[in-house]
This record gives sequence, structure tokens and C-alpha cells, in this order.
Amino acid sequence: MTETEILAGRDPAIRVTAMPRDTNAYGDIFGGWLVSIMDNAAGLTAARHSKGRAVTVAMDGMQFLQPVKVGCEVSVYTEIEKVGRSSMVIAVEAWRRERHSEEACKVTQAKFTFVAVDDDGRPRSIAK
Ligand SMILES: CC(=O)SCCNC(=O)CCNC(=O)[C@H](O)C(C)(C)COP(=O)(O)OP(=O)(O)OC[C@H]1O[C@@H](n2cnc3c(N)ncnc32)[C@H](O)[C@@H]1OP(=O)(O)O
Repeated sequence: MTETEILAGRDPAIRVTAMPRDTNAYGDIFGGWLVSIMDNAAGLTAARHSKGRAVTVAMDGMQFLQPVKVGCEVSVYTEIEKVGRSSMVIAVEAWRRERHSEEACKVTQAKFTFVAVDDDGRPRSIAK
């Protein structure tokens, strides 16, 4: 399956441009920057699904598959895989597209667990 087919019909939770300030000493984009936007994207999805505050409790299986260069468009896709009483497991993938090309490839993936919390930071039930 081509990347165009894989991404067809999927809207990214976040889409940003990788900038020079986000690079490491080798000129590639920092892994931590990617983790940050993945966490941000998953957080949007968790807050929307649980209709309120939600916090990151775990990140599993983080994989850095390809480097990202300055100027690339980075799109982060999220999919809710499991909903518990207060927790949500969200599959997160980041894809890069070179600025002047239609070609895209997956650069990172991980499973984020978020917990819906109340104003005091205690777990709250997610309405079914
Ligand atoms: C430190 C930071 O700033 S990291 C960035 C932001 N994140 C945070 O601040 C979160 C810090 N962590 C916390 O505040 C707490 O761990 C909380 C509120 C998220 C959870 O508190 P806990 O006392 O563990 O709550 P509790 O044991 O009732 O578990 C609540 C849910 O979280 C799930 N959970 C707790 N820890 C984990 C974990 N490590 N991995 C996966 N799920 C977990 C439980 O399975 C449970 O799911 P369910 O309600 O769907 O059955």
C-alpha cells in the first residue's frame, strides 16, 4: 500500500513545519521535539474524547524510524485504540513530507496513554 493510500481520508491532529531551532548538533530534528508534538496531538485527541482535562501517564513503544530535516512538513495522526474507565490508549504516528514534494513517509510511532482527570488532578470517568 502506498503512503497516499495509507493516509487517504485521515486528518492530522497537528501539522507543523520543522524549523532550524528544532535541530540537534547534526542538523537533524531533535527526537524530543517530535515527542513533544506527538504528546500535544495525543493530548488534543484525549481532551476532545473525554470532554475535559486529560494528562499523559505513559508512552510506550516509541520508535524513531526516519530522520526529519529542516523545512519538512510534519503531520501527526492519532487514533484512539482503547478506552477504559478513565484511561485512553492513543496510537500516534508522525509523517514527514518534504516541502517541494508529495512524497510522505512515517518517521515516528508510539502508543500514548492519557488519563482523564478532574480539577484536582484525580482520575475521572469518561462518559461512554
Ligand atoms: C510528571 C509530568 O508532568 S508528565 C506530563 C503530564 N502528566 C502528568 O502530570 C500525569 C502525572 N500522573 C498523575 O497525576 C497520576 O499518575 C494519574 C492521575 C494520571 C493517575 O493516577 P493513579 O493514582 O495511577 O490512578 P489510578 O491507579 O486510579 O489509575 C487511573 C487510570 O490510569 C491507568 N494508569 C495508571 N498508570 C498507568 C500507566 N503507567 N500506564 C498505563 N495506564 C496507567 C490505570 O490503568 C487506570 O485506568 P482506567 O481508569 O481506565 O482503568
